Amino acid sequence: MRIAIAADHAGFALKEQIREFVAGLGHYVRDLGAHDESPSDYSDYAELVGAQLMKGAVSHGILICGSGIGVCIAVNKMPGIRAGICHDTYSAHQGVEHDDMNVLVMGSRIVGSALASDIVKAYLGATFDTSQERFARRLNKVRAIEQTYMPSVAK
Ligand SMILES: O=C(CO)[C@H](O)[C@H](O)[C@H](O)COP(=O)(O)O
Repeated sequence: MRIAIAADHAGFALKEQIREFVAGLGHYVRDLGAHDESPSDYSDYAELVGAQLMKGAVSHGILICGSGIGVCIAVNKMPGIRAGICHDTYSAHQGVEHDDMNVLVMGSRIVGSALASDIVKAYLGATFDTSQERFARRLNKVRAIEQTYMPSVAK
């Protein structure tokens, strides 16, 4: 799979570790920064990952900041992005299976590195469950909200 990953300064160290973990699973990983721990703004990195998804360059995104909240808020402003903060493995796979989550968000100040790797593995191993009509129906309603409130940009 093709995966974009990014973090602000607070998430930098965990991002480095997760990038290596994901590459070790055999995936292509596009690292969009940050490249060190100098202070930066989470919104810049959220936008970079969202843009990669929007243009179809990657199928999955991973974003990390201190709590996960900043990057999650920012990237969910972009059309077609469905990001969720996951600090447990159940949310990581269920968010894909039920909600077609396409960006996994974690807070480096919340999860340790071993749990973060397990969360990423659960996320990447999950697929949207197309056999359940209710999941498609709900996703279509989410898309309709986007069309209503972001009509000029939503696909
Ligand atoms: O965690 C966050 C908000 O929920 C942010 O995205 C940042 O990572 C955090 O605010 C950084 O904090 P700092 O005090 O500037 O290091």
